[in-house]
Order: sequence, then structure tokens, then C-alpha cells
Amino acid sequence: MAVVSADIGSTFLGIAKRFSVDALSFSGPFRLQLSLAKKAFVKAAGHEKLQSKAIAAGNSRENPLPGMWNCRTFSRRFTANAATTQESSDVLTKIPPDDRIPATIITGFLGSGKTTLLNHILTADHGKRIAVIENEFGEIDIDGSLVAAKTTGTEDIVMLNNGCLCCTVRGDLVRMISELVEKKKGKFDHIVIETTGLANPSPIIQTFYAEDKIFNDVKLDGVVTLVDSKHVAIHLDEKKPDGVVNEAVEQIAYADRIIVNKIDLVSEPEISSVIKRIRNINVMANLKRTSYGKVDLDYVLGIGGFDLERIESVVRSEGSKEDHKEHEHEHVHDHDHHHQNHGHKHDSHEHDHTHDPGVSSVSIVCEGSLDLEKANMWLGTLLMERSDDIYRMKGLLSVEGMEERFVFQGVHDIFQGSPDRLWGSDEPRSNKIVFIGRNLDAGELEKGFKACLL
Ligand SMILES: Nc1nc2c(ncn2[C@@H]2O[C@H](COP(=O)(O)OP(=O)(O)OP(=O)(O)O)[C@@H](O)[C@H]2O)c(=O)[nH]1
Repeated sequence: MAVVSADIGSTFLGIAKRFSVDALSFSGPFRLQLSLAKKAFVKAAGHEKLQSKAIAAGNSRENPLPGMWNCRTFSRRFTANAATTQESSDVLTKIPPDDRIPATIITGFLGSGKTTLLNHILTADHGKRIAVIENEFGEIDIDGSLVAAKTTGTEDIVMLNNGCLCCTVRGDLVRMISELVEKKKGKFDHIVIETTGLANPSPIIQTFYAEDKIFNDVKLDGVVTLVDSKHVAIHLDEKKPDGVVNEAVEQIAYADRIIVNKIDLVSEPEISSVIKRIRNINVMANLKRTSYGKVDLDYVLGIGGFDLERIESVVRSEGSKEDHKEHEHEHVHDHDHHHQNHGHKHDSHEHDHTHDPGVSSVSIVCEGSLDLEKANMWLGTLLMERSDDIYRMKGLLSVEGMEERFVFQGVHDIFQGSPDRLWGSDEPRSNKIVFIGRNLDAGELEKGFKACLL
């Protein structure tokens, strides 16, 4: 795997100019390390203050993981995929295959049904060999024994008992995954990590990018969040002291798949209300209702939630909505959820802009092509100033001068982008970005983005 240094501003530029630079010769994913280059970006952006501001923010936040903040502040990692060229095909570029071992994070508040889902996964007939990492507070691994008792084809169950994955045992997670890979590579196909009910998924997600040991062999496949439809409202409403995150909100915000569980315990209007609240937070994730976590396995494994080639399915359908297959008899769905709650604005119809101080989603859709320099500057500055607040983002862009669509995804300041396929000759050149984060101002984001259009 090649490693190159670049500044934020060249994240797009390097790729757009790949026909004239070495990037073209990379056949696999390469990483842009920004630790040295941050100054260059700050200078280029003409905002000398940005750098110190970002560092101050990184150091001043109350944070269970100072190491992670330091890592994020001083050694930002951005990745971009170099496109391989297939001249004989009508698709000139493609994202290189990624054969790293996929890992799924199962999260959800206390008692939401994580272990029940895990048992469902482990006892189902899917032919996958799964290694499980269980995280439990305290010395007694109750969940571990619950899972082990029912498991048939599991390759390995390892327990992390001395703290929460998102706080104290992140190093243990790195060590465990590394050991699994070193000792058992080839003996399992997938890693499933069950977090504690009080985990904030963010540091766990970032571990997959921040740690070379993991990044080289394991890719994050997706975050599956269980929601207890009977009790979730209480947890979402819980007021936390300043600087303390609401785990129930965070777990929903970072999800690729949401399982609204325990629907046997609630009425239809209650489920609808829960779904509405979930959509206020996360408009990107797919959502399914279940009892006892009974979902098809391909709903939770092989999600590709962080894969660039799957971004279109998310941004085009704006979250893929709720999977209706199993609920065709039910019609109480929140069809206009994002219009009511996200205050975003589409070309075709306008809504009030809202500035949501909580965690919410903002989508921007518009036709036209972006000025590359301006888009670099806007996105770079946004990430520099607001990456703490931007939990996840995905986008599909039309960049002037690029014949391919540009797809990207990010988690805080981790950014991955790549050209994917060529724009079709009669395909409208349109852009779509979805942000999930805290304190997002839909109007400001849209204004900034639109200012990058030609
Ligand atoms: N009625 C009902 N009970 C459920 C459902 N799913 C799980 N349960 C029960 O809820 C309880 C908690 O489920 P678990 O799977 O242990 O939940 P968990 O998220 O792993 O719990 P923690 O590890 O404590 O955070 C168990 O008694 C389950 O049998 C469901 O859909 N309906």
C-alpha cells in the first residue's frame, strides 16, 4: 500500500489531475497523510488561525479518549482511492476491489437486543465463519456465556471485560483484532463486535482508520444499531450535562442499519413516532422493524457502509428509507420525515432552514458542476473547523472537468474520496451530499456548497 502526503485541498485535486500525476499508477487504495501537510492547507486557505483553532478545540474538549483527539489533531488521515483504468471497457474508471476482512459493529442502548441479534446471526445458516468480539463492563461476561451457549459455527469469541470499548479498552480492541488477523487469518470471514449498551460508536469507528495494524487487514463494514422501540424515547430525551454525549442519540447517528426492535411490545403509532425521531437524527441509514432481532443476515453483514462504491445507493435514495418488504400491510410510515425535520432545501421545493443544535441530518441536492478549487477549499475548511460536529457524511459530486462522478464518505476528519464511473451521456450532472452531525445549520451548509457551483 503506497503512502503519500498531501493537504486537504489536494484530496480532490490529486484525483482530478490523476491523468498527469503519479496517482494513476496506484492500483490499490492509498492514504493521504495530513500530519505534515496541514500547515500547507492552512496557508493555502489563507486562514492562519484555523490551525491553532483546530488544535485548541482538540485539546479543550472533554473527551474520554485524549489519545484519539491528539491523533486526530496532529495526524489526520484522509484516504482516497486511486482509480484503475480500464480502457477497453465503457466504464473508464472503477474503485479498486477491497479484500480486507469486513468488521461489523453492533451497538444499541442497554437491553435493546444486541445479544439477541448476535445469537440470531451466529445460529443462522449463512456459511460465514465469524469471529466475535464481545465487550462487557465488569468481570462477569454474561453476554459471552449467553452467546457461547447457543453458538454453533463461530470461529472465535473473545471478551473485552475490563471497560467500555469506546473508552478504556480501545487499545485492547486493536490488540485483539491484530491477534485474530495474525493467528487466524483465513480461518474466519467476518468480525462482529458487540459494544456495551453505553458505548459511543465514534471512537470505535475511528479505530479502524487510525490504527495501521487494523486498517491494513480489516475494513469497517458497517454499524448496526438496535433500538428498543419501547424505551428509546426516554433515553433520547435524557438531558446530559454539558460535554457529555447522549449515547442513545450517538448510536443512532452513526448507524448504517437501524433495527427497530421489540415491536411486539408497542403499538403502531408508537413505532411510527420512534421512527420519526430516528429519522430526525439519521436520514442515511436503512431501517427495519423487528422482534427479537430477526432480520435477514445480508441486512447486517456485508453492508459496505463505508464503501465508496455503495455511496450512490445511500445518497440517491436519501437513506434508502424504511425497508417495506416485511410491512406491506402497514402504511403508517413517515414519508415526509426529512422535509419536516431537517430543514434542508432541494432545487425543486424549499423548506424552512433550521439550525438544529442537537444531532440531525442535512441533505443538499442540486444540479450543476463544482469548481474544483472552490469545492476543495469549502470542504477542507469545513472539515478543519467543524469535523468534531460532522459525524458522518456521504456525497456524490459532479466536478467540472471530471468525466467521472466523484464519490466520498467521511467520519469526522477521516475522508475517503474517489472517482467512480463515468457520467452517462444523458445523465443529469447533479450533486448530492448528506451530513449527519451536531449543531448543523442546513442553510449555511447549502449556501457554502452552492457557492462552489460554476
Ligand atoms: N419482547 C421482546 N423482548 C426482546 C426482544 N429482543 C430482545 N428481547 C429481550 O430483551 C432482553 C435484552 O436483550 P439482549 O439481547 O440481552 O439485549 P442487549 O442489548 O444485548 O443487552 P445489554 O447487553 O444489557 O445491553 C432479553 O431478555 C431478550 O430476550 C424483542 O424483540 N421483544
